[in-house]
Amino acid sequence: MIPLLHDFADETVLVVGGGPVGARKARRFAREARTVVVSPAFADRDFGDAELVRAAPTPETVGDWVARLAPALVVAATDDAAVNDAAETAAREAGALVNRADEAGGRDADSVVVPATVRDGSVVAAVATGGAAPALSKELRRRIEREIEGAGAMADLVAEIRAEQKAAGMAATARRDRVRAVVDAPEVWKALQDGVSNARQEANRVMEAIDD
Ligand SMILES: C[C@@]1(CC(=O)O)C2=NC(=C\c3[nH]c(c(CCC(=O)O)c3CC(=O)O)Cc3[nH]c(c(CC(=O)O)c3CCC(=O)O)/C=C3\N/C(=C\2)[C@@H](CCC(=O)O)[C@]3(C)CC(=O)O)/[C@H]1CCC(=O)O
Ligand SMILES: NC(=O)c1ccc[n+]([C@@H]2O[C@H](COP(=O)([O-])OP(=O)(O)OC[C@H]3O[C@@H](n4cnc5c(N)ncnc54)[C@H](O)[C@@H]3O)[C@@H](O)[C@H]2O)c1
Repeated sequence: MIPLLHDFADETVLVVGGGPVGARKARRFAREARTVVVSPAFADRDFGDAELVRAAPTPETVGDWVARLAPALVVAATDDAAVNDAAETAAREAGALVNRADEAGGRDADSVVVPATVRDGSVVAAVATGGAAPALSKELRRRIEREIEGAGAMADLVAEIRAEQKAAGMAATARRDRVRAVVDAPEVWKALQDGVSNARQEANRVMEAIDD
């Protein structure tokens, strides 16, 4: 499987099943998409900004929810394999993506796996194990969380530098050398992590050193 990034803004995600797994996926997708969770029970779990609809679709009726909501993605997260099967089939027929919480990774076209994800600003890192060991994905995500601190601020800084250099008409190879030196420089990372406003000055020093 090859990881890709998918923009769910202005899309709908349908989560069928409101247990701990449905809640986790709903919280995740509701940050970006209109997310609807259909389930007979929700306990007092946190579903983020998702809309909760109390219903228990059967294998015969789950397709009606897919038709009504026209989701870009259907998450099958009930503990009833027949309902999950029917949700998967309906999603496929409607041309939507499908995520099965009860299978060790999708093999069919349109199947997607939800990786463990770390974010810092516009930077995102995702870990998956081909469905082999989700607990390992979680552990590695925790380790990467510590590594990635400050990466969002670094991305913002580099974006600013790239825009200026492009506007100034600097050649692509010269821009590449400067940007690589900046992201590699411990003093720039340190300035960003300390929240000090002189990160740009540190970056300028690093870039000037290339010309020497
Ligand atoms: C990464 C993460 C994202 C998320 O879900 O948000 C995620 N699972 C997480 C945690 C986790 N899941 C499970 C445990 C208990 C330990 C264990 O069983 O290993 C733990 C750990 C815990 O809970 O501590 C059990 C489990 N998971 C799946 C099955 C079914 C099966 O294997 O057949 C079963 C057995 C159910 C049973 O036996 O009844 C299936 C999938 N789980 C996936 C993703 C996809 C593959 C990702 C990959 O390739 O690694 C995939 C294929 C489908 C999908 O869900 O997309 C999230 C960590 C979030 C984070 O904290 O960062
Ligand atoms: N992907 C993962 O990380 C992961 C982790 C643990 C378990 N699982 C698998 O995912 C499934 C869901 O996990 P869980 O821990 O949330 O299970 P759970 O049994 O706690 O929750 C299932 C939810 O589905 C709802 N439900 C039952 N019938 C329904 C129907 N007809 N329509 C809509 N909702 C219905 C229930 O009310 C409940 O809220 C499990 O069957 C398990 O195989 C996946």
